[in-house]
Amino acid sequence: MFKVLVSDPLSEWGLQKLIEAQDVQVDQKIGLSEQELIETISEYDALLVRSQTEVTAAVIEAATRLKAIGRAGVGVDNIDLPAATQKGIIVLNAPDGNTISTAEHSFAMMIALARRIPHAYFSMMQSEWDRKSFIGVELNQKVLGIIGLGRIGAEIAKRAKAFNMQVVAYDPFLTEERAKNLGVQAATIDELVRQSDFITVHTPLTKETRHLISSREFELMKQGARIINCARGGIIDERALLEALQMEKVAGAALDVFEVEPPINNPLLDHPHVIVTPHLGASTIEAQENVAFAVSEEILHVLRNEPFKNAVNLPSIPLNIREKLEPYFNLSESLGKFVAQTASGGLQEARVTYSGELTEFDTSSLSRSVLKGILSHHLGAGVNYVNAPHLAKSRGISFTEQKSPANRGFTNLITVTLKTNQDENRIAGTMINGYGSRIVKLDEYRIDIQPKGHLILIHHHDRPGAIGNVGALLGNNDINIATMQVGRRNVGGRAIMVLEIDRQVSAQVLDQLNDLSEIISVREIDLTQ
Ligand SMILES: NC(=O)C1=CN([C@@H]2O[C@H](COP(=O)(O)OP(=O)(O)OC[C@H]3O[C@@H](n4cnc5c(N)ncnc54)[C@H](O)[C@@H]3O)[C@@H](O)[C@H]2O)C=CC1
Ligand SMILES: O=C(O)C(=O)COP(=O)(O)O
Repeated sequence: MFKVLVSDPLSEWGLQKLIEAQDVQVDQKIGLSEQELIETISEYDALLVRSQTEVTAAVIEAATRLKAIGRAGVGVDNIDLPAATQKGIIVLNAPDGNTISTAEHSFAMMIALARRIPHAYFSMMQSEWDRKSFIGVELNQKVLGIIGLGRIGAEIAKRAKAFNMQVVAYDPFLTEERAKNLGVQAATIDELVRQSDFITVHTPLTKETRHLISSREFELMKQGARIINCARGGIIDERALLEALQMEKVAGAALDVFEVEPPINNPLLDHPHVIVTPHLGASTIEAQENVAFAVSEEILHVLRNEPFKNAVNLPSIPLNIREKLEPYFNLSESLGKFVAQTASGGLQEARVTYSGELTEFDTSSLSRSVLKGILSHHLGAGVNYVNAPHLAKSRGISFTEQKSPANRGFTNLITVTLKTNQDENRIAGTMINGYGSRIVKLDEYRIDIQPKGHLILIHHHDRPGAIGNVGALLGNNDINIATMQVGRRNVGGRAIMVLEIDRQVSAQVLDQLNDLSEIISVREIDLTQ
C-alpha cells in the first residue's frame, strides 16, 4: 500500500482518483510546520503540495521512502529541487491546469488598477459617493509589456489584443515565428520597459529573474507606468517598486504575490496606488480541479512505475518520441548493468554511442537509463533516473553521449564503453523487429544473447574440451544451461562463452569454473532486476 500525504488544500474532486485507488492511502494534513513535516514525512511515498508547504532540504533529508513530490500548480520554488534530485525524488507539477485562471486574474488586476476599482469600492463602503477621486485610464491603444511569454504570458497577449492594446514581449526563448503568431512585437527588456504603459511579469522565480525589475528598470520606465505581478514575489524588487511609487514614476502596482507570503509589515500594502490579492491567481474552481486531477494522475503513474510526463527534474520527452524510445529503455539499462559487472576497479568514465535510426532522436533519457544500470550495480536501489547524473558527477565519473553514423549493419545500435582505473569494457545492443532486444557485441566479440536472467561470462582459450568441461561442471552441480553463445576472433586464440543459466550459481561453483584448464576468467552477470 502506497501512502500519500496532502499538505496543502487541494480540490477533493481532483484528488478522487488517488483517494479511490485500491493501492493508495491518502492522508490530508493541512498546515503542518516544517518540524511536523520532518517528523511525519518518513511514512510517505509521495507528497502533494501547492505553494504554502515549504519542502526544504531538511524535509527531503527526513523523507526516507519518498518517491515523488507533486505540485498542484506551476511554480516549484517552494520545493528544494537540488535536494530532491540528489535524493532521487521525482518532482512533478501540473503546468497547464491554471494557465487560464492566472491569465484572467492578471487581466482583472490590470483593469482594476487602471480603473481604481478597489479604491472606489472601499470609498463606497465608507458611505461615500466620490466620483472625482477615481479617474482612471483606458487600456485601449496602450502598450502592454509582457515579460515571460510562456503559457500565461501568451494568454494575456491574446486578451490584450481584444482590448486593442499594442503588445511587446521579452522572453529569451521567444522565436520570431511565435511572436508573429501571437501578434506581439519581440523586444529586449530595456526596450520593453521604455515603451510600456503597463508591464506584467510571467516568468518563474529563478536566480536570473530575481529582481529582474529593479531601480535601473524603474528609471528607464515611462513616467506613470503601471506594474502587475501575478507570477512570483521577488521578480520585482519590492523596495525599488516602493521608491518608484513614492517618486510617482510608477502610477500604480497590482500585486498578487509577495517576496514574503503572507506579507507582514510590508509598506507596499499601505500605499494608496497599490492593489493586492492574497496569491489568488490559480484560485478558481476550474483551475483547482484541473491541477489536483492532473497531479494525482501523475503521482499514481510514478508510484505504479508507469510513464509520466511532467517531471520538472527530468528532461521532458514529447509523447511521439517517448513511444519510439520506449522499447530501448530496458535494453539501455541492461547494457549498463552488464558492462558494470564485467569491469574491475574504480569507475572513471562511461560513454554511450548511438548509431542508426537512434541518431535522429534526443537520446538523453536512454543515456540516463544506461547510467542508472551502471551505477545501480555499485550503489544499489538508491539510484534512479533522477539522481543518476548527479551521483556520477559527485563521484567524479565522466559520462558522455555521442552519435555515430556508422551503424555496423544494425538499424539501431547502442554501444556502452566503461573505463575503470584497471580496464576498459565495451558492450553493444540492438532492438530487432519481432525479436526484441539483443546484446550483439562484447568487446571485440560478436555474440547474440537476450539481455535477461542469470548469465555467466567466461573468457577462455579456444581449445577442444574447454566448452565441454564447463558444461559438465555445471551439470554436475545441477545447474541447467538454457542457452550458450561462443565468440572468438581467430581459431585457437582467446574466446568468450556467455551462458544463460536457470538460477544463480554459488561462489564455490564460480571458483571451480575458474580452476578449469583453458579458462582465463569467470564473471557472473545478474540481469534479473
Ligand atoms: N499567482 C499565481 O497564483 C500563479 C503564478 N504562477 C507563476 O507564473 C509563472 C509562469 O507560469 P507559466 O506561464 O505557466 O510558465 P511557462 O513556463 O509557460 O512560462 C514562463 C516563461 O518565462 C520565460 N522566462 C524564463 N526566464 C526568463 C527571463 N529571465 N526573462 C524573461 N522570460 C523568462 C520562459 O522562457 C517561459 O516562456 C510560474 O512560474 C509561476 O511562478 C503560475 C500560476 C499561478
Ligand atoms: O501554480 C502556481 O505557480 C501558483 O502560484 C499557484 O499557487 P497556489 O497553488 O494557488 O498556492
